Amino acid sequence: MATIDVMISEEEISKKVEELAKKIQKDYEGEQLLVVGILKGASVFVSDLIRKIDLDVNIDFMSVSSYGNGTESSGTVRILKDLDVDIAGKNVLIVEDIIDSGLTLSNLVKELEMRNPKSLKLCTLLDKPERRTSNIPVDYVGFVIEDKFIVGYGIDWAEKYRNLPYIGSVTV
Ligand SMILES: O=P(O)(O)OC[C@H]1O[C@H](OP(=O)(O)OP(=O)(O)O)[C@H](O)[C@@H]1O
Ligand code: HPA
Ligand SMILES: [Mg+2]
Repeated sequence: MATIDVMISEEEISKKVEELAKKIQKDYEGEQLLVVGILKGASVFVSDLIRKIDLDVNIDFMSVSSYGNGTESSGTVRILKDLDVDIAGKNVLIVEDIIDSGLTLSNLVKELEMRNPKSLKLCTLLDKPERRTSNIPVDYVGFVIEDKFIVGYGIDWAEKYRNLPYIGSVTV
């Protein structure tokens, strides 16, 4: 049987989301911002985050899957659901739940940079640097965590546990 231990409580998440939102608000003062949530993991985080940002914000979503057969990456992403809008000339903030190997985001950034946004920044709630294979500069990081398998607050284990209100670590 797997056990799930609370790693980050609902209260801690909520404080951090507020903190990140305030930083983002300050950095984009007077600007328009397109917030891009990466499905499905970031859906919960991005919903909480945008409600704490008092700016002219639009929201869109993408669903992607990294190519490769486990050992090699072709350096591109397969887009399962693309953005609804053209991002040329826009301030774009990609929002992720977790950065692990970094593959998903590094490939996605390459793809979105080609579309000529005015600016492109990254925000993640969780950063697991020990497992990084693709290096990418992240502009807003919630929590730096150790190398444990995480579930909850949008993050799944075989599609389960996304609805937990806290972030938990799995022990099998
Ligand atoms: O840094 P990486 O090693 O690429 O891992 C991080 C990505 O993996 C998870 O998504 P996943 O592709 O499992 O899909 P999901 O968001 O629908 O759960 C997570 O939500 C990130 O998007
Ligand atoms: O720790 C994790 N948990 C669930 N999904 C993930 N995808 C990358 N890292 C993780
Ligand atoms: Mg994801």
